[in-house]
Amino acid sequence: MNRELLTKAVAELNLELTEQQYGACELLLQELLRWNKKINLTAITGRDEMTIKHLIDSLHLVPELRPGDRILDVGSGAGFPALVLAIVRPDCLITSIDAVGKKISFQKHIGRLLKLTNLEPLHGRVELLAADRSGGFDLVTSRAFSSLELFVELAAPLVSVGGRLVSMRGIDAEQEVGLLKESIAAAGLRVEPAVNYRLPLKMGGRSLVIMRKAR
Ligand SMILES: C[S@@+](CC[C@H](N)C(=O)[O-])C[C@H]1O[C@@H](n2cnc3c(N)ncnc32)[C@H](O)[C@@H]1O
Repeated sequence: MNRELLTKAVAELNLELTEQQYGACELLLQELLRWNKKINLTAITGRDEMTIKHLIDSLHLVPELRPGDRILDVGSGAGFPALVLAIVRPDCLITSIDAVGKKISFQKHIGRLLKLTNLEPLHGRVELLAADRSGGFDLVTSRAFSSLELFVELAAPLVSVGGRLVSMRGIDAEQEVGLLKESIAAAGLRVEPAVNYRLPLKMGGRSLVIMRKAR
């Protein structure tokens, strides 16, 4: 982990991390690399790139979280953003779901190792959650999961009225949102101003597409 890059990003986001939380982030990346030698979890393995694309990118979601929020990360993969959120926001309950068992095994391993009692990793398809967790989350997020259209379709039933969907996307997301205005409204969602940001070391622009469930 590149501590200097992480510390700078934390300050820019007006966040505060304890030494224990920095240590947990470091251990997370070390374990990801260790597991990655046996099972393919991520294509991103460089020190700076992992720090930026896994940790710093995930941290951009933190300002959107409210105390006590129940969060769902859909298609969480090796645990981004879910694991980072669970480390830095012990006051929130973080559920993550992924269809691939080995990815969830990794998340469970990290949960045990770092004693993340606020983390609930689930193995399965998100479509199955609608039956018993409908309206059960204050914020549903995803990164690199699917088209915005599919995310809206699958995630809207899972968020509570007044809660938000936050899709972590590339910088060109505005166009996608424009094309989907009608389906977004039909799902009972209202689009809120997006949060646009640039990752360090020219690693690209990103956008948080935010939609609030009005009914
Ligand atoms: C490209 S990965 C992104 C992982 C992680 N969010 C990240 O940004 O590093 C997409 C993940 O979505 C999962 N996935 C795809 N369709 C799914 C579904 N219907 N339910 C649950 N997980 C799904 C895949 O198994 C995969 O791990």
